[in-house]
Amino acid sequence: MAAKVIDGKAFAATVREKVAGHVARLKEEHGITPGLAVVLVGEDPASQVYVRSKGKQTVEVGMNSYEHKLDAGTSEADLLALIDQLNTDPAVHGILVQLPLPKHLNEDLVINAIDPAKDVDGFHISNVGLLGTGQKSMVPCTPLGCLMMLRDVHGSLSGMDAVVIGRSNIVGKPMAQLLLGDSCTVTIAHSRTKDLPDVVRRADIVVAAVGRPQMVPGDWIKPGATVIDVGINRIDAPEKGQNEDGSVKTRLVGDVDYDSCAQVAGAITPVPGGVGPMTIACLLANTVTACCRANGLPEPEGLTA
Ligand SMILES: Nc1nc(=O)c2c([nH]1)NC[C@@H]1CN(c3ccc(C(=O)N[C@@H](CCC(=O)O)C(=O)O)cc3)C=[N+]21
Repeated sequence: MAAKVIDGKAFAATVREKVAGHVARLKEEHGITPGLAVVLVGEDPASQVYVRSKGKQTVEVGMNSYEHKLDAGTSEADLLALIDQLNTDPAVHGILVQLPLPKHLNEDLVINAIDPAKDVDGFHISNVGLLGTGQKSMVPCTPLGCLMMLRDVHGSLSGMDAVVIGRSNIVGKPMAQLLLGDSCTVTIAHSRTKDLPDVVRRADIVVAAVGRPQMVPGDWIKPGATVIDVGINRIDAPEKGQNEDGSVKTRLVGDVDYDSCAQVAGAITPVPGGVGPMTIACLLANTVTACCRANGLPEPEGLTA
């Protein structure tokens, strides 16, 4: 039996439609336009692509987008001054500082300088603590998108065995918190986990977020399990031939070996077109949520954890 393919691209479009509806209502009924500020330090090409796509989608759902591009040598003091300015700007409801930052900048320090109420990435220590204690917080976009897809596939996740592969602050740890919040039995596995294949074989839900291309083969997957692939890895694809400059063509793959996993899983997210588009949609959702909270309005339904 081939797995059901979870169409993250289509799902993200429905999330954006909901966001657009909330934005329209905020404008009409309250005269408020949600605003998202994105700060990019340096010229990393992949980051530039991501920031551009995000800015475009922000405007498409009717929100204001403020892009701040700083050069790679920007001092910590200058970056902190910009964050301060965005923190106090009433037109800005969400702030995202694109990661990774250049090495001379302290990421923890910079992230924790963001007003937690505007921290649409959910990376501020106070949001991490709120999530960990089951209190209302800003939830990291990628795990939130994964949770939305899992709830869509299963309805209730209560009692399911979930294995998260990867322990990053950005995906693995908050994903585990969200699954726990939905009453899964959660295991966080990582590079030092003993008998990783056997651990993964127990899972009804597998979330792969390790950043290693095609690491999870189909024979680690329990038949019928749901596989969420967070990985976005660019690998050489000599079968596609060469670029005009003679370099080898590449393609995107996830952290799971899609072809073998899709033969065993009950449902699976593809790469591209799975988790990635949901991440950006959830960033927009978080911005609307932040805007509603800032104005003492009810939470937008269906867009929060
Ligand atoms: N503060 C911060 N927050 C982030 O959320 C953040 C970040 N920094 N730094 C970089 C990563 C990366 N990231 C992606 C989001 C969507 C796609 C996405 O939509 N990918 C498409 C494919 C894109 C392609 O074709 O290259 C897909 O999976 O279908 C990819 C990558 C967010 N990040």
